[in-house]
Amino acid sequence: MVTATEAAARDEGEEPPAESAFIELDRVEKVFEVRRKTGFLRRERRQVRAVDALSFTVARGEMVGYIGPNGAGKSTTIKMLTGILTPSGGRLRVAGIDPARERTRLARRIGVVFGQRTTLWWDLPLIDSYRLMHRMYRIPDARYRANLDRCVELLELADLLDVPVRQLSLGQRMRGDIAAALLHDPEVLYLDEPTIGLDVVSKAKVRSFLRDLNAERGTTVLLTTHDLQDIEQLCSRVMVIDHGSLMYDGPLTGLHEAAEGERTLVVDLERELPPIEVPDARVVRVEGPRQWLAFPAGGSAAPLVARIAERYPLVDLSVREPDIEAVIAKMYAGKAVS
Ligand SMILES: Nc1ncnc2c1ncn2[C@@H]1O[C@H](COP(=O)(O)OP(=O)(O)OP(=O)(O)O)[C@@H](O)[C@H]1O
Repeated sequence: MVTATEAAARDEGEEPPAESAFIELDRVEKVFEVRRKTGFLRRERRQVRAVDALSFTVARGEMVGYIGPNGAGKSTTIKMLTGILTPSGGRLRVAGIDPARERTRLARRIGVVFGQRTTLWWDLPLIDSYRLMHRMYRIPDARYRANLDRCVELLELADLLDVPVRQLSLGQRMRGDIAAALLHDPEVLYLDEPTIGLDVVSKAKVRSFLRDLNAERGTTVLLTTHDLQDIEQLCSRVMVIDHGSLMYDGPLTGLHEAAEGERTLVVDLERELPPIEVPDARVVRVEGPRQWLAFPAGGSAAPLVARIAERYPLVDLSVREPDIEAVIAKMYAGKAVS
C-alpha cells in the first residue's frame, strides 16, 4: 500500500522528506485588530492576541489532541496551519512549507474536516462532490478510485453515494466529509470537532476509522475536540492551549498529575462506620457502608488499599479516574505547566 507521504512525494516529483518534525511552530503569534462601536460615531480599536508565542512540533505519523476552552486559539492555529490566516509573527512550517505563502501547494498535502461545516455540495448527491474534488485536486484516476473504494467500504457510504448531501443525517454527512478530505491522500489531517453531535454508534465508527487510517497510512492527525473521549481513544499526546499559549504538552494521563488531580477510591465496608482515617487520603462522601476517598492522582492506590484492609472490614473496592474535564478546568484556573 502506498503511504500518504510516498504518494505526495511522488506527486511533487521528490523523495519523501526525512524530517521528523512535520508540523513546526516557533513562537507563532496571531493578533487581530477589532473595532468596537463605542458611541454614535466613535469606534474603539482593540487588539486581540488569539495566539501568543506558540511553539510546538508534531512528528510525522503522530496523532495529537489539541484542546482548550472556547476562544483559546485552536481554530486560529488550524487556520494558520492551512494557510487561511497569516501569522502576525513567528515561524510556521508544515512539511517544510510555509502555509501562508504556498497555500495551494500545501492544499494537496493536507486534509481538513470541520465538524460544524461541510465541504460537500449541499444539493448534489455525495458522489458528485467526490467527482468534483477528483477534478479540483487533479487526483490521478487510479488513486482516486482506490481511496474512494476504501473510504466507501470503511465508512459505510455505499448506500449514501446517490443521496443529496442535504438529506444525510449528521453522522452520515460527517463520514462523507471525512472521505472527501482523504481522497487526495493527505499526509496530515486536521479535524475540528469531528464527532460533534454524533450518536454513540457514529462516534465509534469515526474513531475506529481514524485509528486505522493513522496506523495503516501513517497519516499525521491534529484533532481539536471538546469530547475528551475522542482524545482518550485516539491520541497518545495532548496539547492544551489557553489564551493562545500552550498550557500542557504530554500524555493524557499526565494531565491529572500536572493539574494535581485526584483519583477516588470507593470502598464497600461490611457495615456503616465513621469516616475512614488513613494518611494521604480523605473521605469525601459516605453513603451507608460505602465510602469515597480522594487521593493524589500521581500516587498508587495499592498501599492505601493495604492500609484500609488492615484496619477496616473491607468487602469490595474500585478506583475512579478523575473527570478529565474537571482536571482541565482546574488547570486553566492554575498556572501554566509543561
Ligand atoms: N477574525 C477574527 N477577528 C477578530 N478576532 C478573532 C477572529 N478570529 C478569532 N478571534 C478571536 O481570537 C480568539 C481565539 O479564537 P479561536 O476561534 O481561535 O478560539 P477556539 O479555541 O477555536 O474557540 P472555540 O472552541 O470556541 O472554537 C478569540 O478571542 C476570538 O474572539
